[in-house]
Amino acid sequence: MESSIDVIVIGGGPAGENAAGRVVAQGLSAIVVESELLGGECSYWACMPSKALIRPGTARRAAQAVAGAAEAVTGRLDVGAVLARRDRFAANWDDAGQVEWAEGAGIRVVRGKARLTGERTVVVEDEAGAATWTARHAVVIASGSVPVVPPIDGLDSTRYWGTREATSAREVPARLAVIGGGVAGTELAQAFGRLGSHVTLLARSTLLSGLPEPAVALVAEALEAEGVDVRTFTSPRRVRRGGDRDVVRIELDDGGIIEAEELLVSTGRRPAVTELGLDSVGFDASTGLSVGADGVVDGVDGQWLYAVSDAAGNAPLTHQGKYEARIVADVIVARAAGHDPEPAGWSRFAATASQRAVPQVVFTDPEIAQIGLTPDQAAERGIRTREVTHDMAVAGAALHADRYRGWAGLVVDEDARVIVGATFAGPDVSEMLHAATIAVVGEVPLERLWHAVPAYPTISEVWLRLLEEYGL
Ligand SMILES: Cc1cc2nc3c(=O)[nH]c(=O)nc-3n(C[C@H](O)[C@H](O)[C@H](O)COP(=O)(O)OP(=O)(O)OC[C@H]3O[C@@H](n4cnc5c(N)ncnc54)[C@H](O)[C@@H]3O)c2cc1C
Ligand SMILES: NC(=O)c1ccc[n+]([C@@H]2O[C@H](COP(=O)([O-])OP(=O)(O)OC[C@H]3O[C@@H](n4cnc5c(N)ncnc54)[C@H](O)[C@@H]3O)[C@@H](O)[C@H]2O)c1
Repeated sequence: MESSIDVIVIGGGPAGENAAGRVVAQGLSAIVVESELLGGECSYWACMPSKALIRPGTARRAAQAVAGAAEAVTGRLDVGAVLARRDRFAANWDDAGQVEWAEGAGIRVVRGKARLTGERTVVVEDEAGAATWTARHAVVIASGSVPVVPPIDGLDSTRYWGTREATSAREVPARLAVIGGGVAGTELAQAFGRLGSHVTLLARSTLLSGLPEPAVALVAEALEAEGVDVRTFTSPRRVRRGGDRDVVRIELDDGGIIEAEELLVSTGRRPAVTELGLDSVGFDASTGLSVGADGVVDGVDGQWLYAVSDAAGNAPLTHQGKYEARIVADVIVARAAGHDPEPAGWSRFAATASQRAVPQVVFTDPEIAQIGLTPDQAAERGIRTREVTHDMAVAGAALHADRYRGWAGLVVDEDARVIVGATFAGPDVSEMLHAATIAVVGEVPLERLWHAVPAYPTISEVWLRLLEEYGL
């Protein structure tokens, strides 16, 4: 069977769905090819179920941090109820609702595994056979990412959890060992600890490396205070599972040994591009893709091949992938109408924010919310910065939770006198992030920011303290 369509989107995760939805809303036709569940990793095995596992523990702690409310919240988490709520947020791993949305939006959903076989040509294979599709205007790669498995002796012959198994777990193991102190490992270590596991978290360097040290320290202290055994600068040397109790035994490079009923390996992800037939269009997929600001894959003539989100090697975050998808969709629609839009910075045809204004929340408790450049990243780009920091010692924080502990930092471009980065750490700071995102994206001059008055008494009053600290 052979068919043609305006746009072929490979991968029906959040990025692929958004790319297809936006080109269709502007009059083009599109298929989304999905080999597993429409909605992608985020909906069923990543963002949604992981946050659903975390949230009950955070809500309980929030109540326990306020005298008067604390007395009313004395029990443990109800594991069955937490897992049942998680199941609902993962739509019980059934994508019927997503398919209904897509079809209602005019997107055609094609089940199967997609592979490029030449310019604008994609073959989709499923159990029933193969179909060839030709794209009149564009092919968008939105195939997401896959876990990186570290070369640890014995791991390949050991049964273990990846983030998929952890986020869809049906039981809480008595002991859980976690390899990888990145965002996924740290969030899930705390979630399972609060659900009752005795957790050991192994990080080969610091926890949450790349984020400001005072912010990370607050998270590490909280984990340790609630019983998570955090071991930084520690790597596993050998892993074995066995014995009567089917226990995992992890030998560490410092000579230590850890035993656990379950092992979670969360050591990063890489773009899922090696099985896309990229060689058919002259690409060596092993080196990964790079894209321009308009999402066009570098090195491909004719502006027909685009890539977004995790697959493009950009910041592996759902909101950023969806943003890139919106940009790419508008570029495709403009080109289909015969225009050649200039991907000028901050225009609707350039994913400028992906280069310098990526917001991210680490949903531990306390949370870390970060946007934009760190001082080191700014220095690499030749930006002269000054960092101002402040503890979250404001009335709003003290009212929010007894003994509230938090930290905030701004990275100021000294020449432009605008904020290029910001970090907030503390309980419930994630909702403070968008104010900083607007300040960074809007390049709001400090002198104008001085007039953005934070309401009293909110945690946002730390903005005022930071600007005073800067000298305003
Ligand atoms: C544990 C965990 C928690 C996370 N939490 C957050 C969070 O809180 N917030 C956040 O912003 N990000 C989070 N992320 C990251 C987020 O999940 C990804 O950035 C996001 O899913 C990327 O979306 P995507 O559409 O690019 O890819 P995906 O969601 O991976 O979707 C890609 C889809 O493409 C399909 N596909 C791949 N190849 C083919 C092919 N050849 N043919 C057909 N279909 C194909 C796959 O089956 C998949 O459905 C988390 C990640 C993990 C692992
Ligand atoms: N809240 C969120 O937005 C959220 C939550 C989870 C995941 N994510 C995204 O998903 C992606 C994947 O998450 P992740 O935590 O797996 O990746 P990550 O890149 O954040 O962390 C991976 C960690 O594993 C460590 N590691 C790598 N190889 C190792 C080895 N051989 N031995 C020991 N440690 C090793 C790294 O040093 C790093 O600390 C992230 O990039 C993140 O952007 C986002």
